[in-house]
Amino acid sequence: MEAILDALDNSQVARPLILTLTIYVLWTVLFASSSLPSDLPWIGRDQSKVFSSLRATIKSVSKSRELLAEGYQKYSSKGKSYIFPTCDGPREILVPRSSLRWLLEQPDNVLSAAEYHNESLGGDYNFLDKYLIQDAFHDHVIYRSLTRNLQAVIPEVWDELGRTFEDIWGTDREDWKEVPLMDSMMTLVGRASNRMLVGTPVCRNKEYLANMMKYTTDVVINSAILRVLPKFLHPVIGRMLSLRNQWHYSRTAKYTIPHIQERLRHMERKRNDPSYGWEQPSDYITWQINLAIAENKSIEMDPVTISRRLMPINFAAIHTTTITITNAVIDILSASASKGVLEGLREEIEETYAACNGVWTKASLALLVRTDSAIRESMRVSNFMTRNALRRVMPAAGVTHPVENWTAPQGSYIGIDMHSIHHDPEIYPSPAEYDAFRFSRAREEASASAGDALDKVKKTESMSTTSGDFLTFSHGRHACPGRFFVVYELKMLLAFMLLNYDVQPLTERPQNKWIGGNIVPPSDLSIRVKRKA
Ligand code: HEM
Repeated sequence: MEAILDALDNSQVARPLILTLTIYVLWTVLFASSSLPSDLPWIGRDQSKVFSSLRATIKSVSKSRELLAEGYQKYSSKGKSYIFPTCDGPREILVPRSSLRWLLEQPDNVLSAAEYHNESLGGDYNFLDKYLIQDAFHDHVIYRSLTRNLQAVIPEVWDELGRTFEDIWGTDREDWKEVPLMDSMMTLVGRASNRMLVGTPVCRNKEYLANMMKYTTDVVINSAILRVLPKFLHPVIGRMLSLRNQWHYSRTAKYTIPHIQERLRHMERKRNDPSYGWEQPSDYITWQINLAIAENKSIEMDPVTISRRLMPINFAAIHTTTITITNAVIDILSASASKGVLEGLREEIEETYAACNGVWTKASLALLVRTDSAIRESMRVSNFMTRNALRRVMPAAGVTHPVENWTAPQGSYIGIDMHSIHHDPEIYPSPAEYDAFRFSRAREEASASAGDALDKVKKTESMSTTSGDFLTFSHGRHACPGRFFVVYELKMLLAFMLLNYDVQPLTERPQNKWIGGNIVPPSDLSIRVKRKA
């Protein structure tokens, strides 16, 4: 146990996870009965031993990497499903790539993404009020409004990134400065995302941001604890844990509620008098109010409701994007000098920035194909989730796989092993290698010859494109709707960094840590930066 704790040091999730695992283990041994299909093989379970399922579960705490590799080789790659003994929640049925389409095409009342998210994130306790998650109007706002308003959001995010870089990395052109990478990325992503969500001045209010970040971390920790506790303890422990979330929310609401009230007043005046001299900002708050009016949902115009909906959206946006860009920067800085990754990116960014006269638009950002590839490749090789597209079985009679014929019971989870697909040599040659321009090479070649070839490559190889082979944003109708924003946000972040700072490469890539079934980059890594002369 000590060895595991050592290995998991630095993680805010690890220690509570280990403690609650002990309770879970007792719970599993004493009370829980497995109703998973008996005709499905398990990975990591040796049935000749006592407590074989329990042993497999414990194994997955420190051996998820090996178990997934074995499961892929023995079953997934042969078109078969198997049971993965997840250590931080119910065991999962992982289907092969050939069943992904079936998995994604099931209606929500058969295989539910929302119910999986709700259960695995402790939705009844973590998001302030069950109502907010049961009727996820904030997801609806993101689906309806974010992508169509990207053009307006781009200059705002660029401005916020520039200010944030200067605040945290400084403007010293003489001396190198050591900066904590993950913290820097968290602040950049937090401010840039909140410029899109709440606008100025709240997006850069230190108390607001600090509490929003703490809230998103609360959700990660609390949901890890709840996932391993038996359900009957949730009403008590869940409520206790949620006190911290409520506290952090109240520190954000202190700023958001007056801000939203003011927005509502301006918007109402503008509706009544179009000549009123006020420009409507394009941000989440405005989108939610406009959608609430259009759909006649007065509750969604209530400042308290809006301020609360900002919490799950921040949760969806902050950690995912922070870990993604932290990994991308590490991968780029650790790439061998002979590959010319930094130079290749700088060249592309400088030329494109000059050609668009320093004004980023959707069109000019689309020209950053190497940058796009460098991030997408990092999302492939340094993915932080290992399984994805997880769904909860809804019908009381369970759900039957159409080819393999097993039946998964109500309440069980079905998903796919994304990590092994991303590391399959038949799909990605030299899969363990970070080949920054893997996806842009073909695009650059096609753009030289232009025509149909370019269109084809453009569609398949860009960062926001999901497929059965690239699953970081998942795939199908529930694929992350924030991804189109993320593409621009992260390209601009790298562009600002490389246009304005010299950054020292890393001599070797620091290893990411496997924590159960997740893989996290080092949180204590610092890099050396200097403002360009
Ligand atoms: C690099 C950053 C991000 C990654 C890797 C990511 C990944 C994901 C994944 C894997 C899902 C689950 C899809 C499924 O269950 O099939 C998801 C869902 C979602 N994401 Fe993201 N996400 C990111 C950033 C964002 C941002 C910035 C936003 C909002 C501004 C956002 C909003 C959402 C929403 C609303 C859903 C729920 C979609 C649904 O259930 O239909 N995400 N994301």
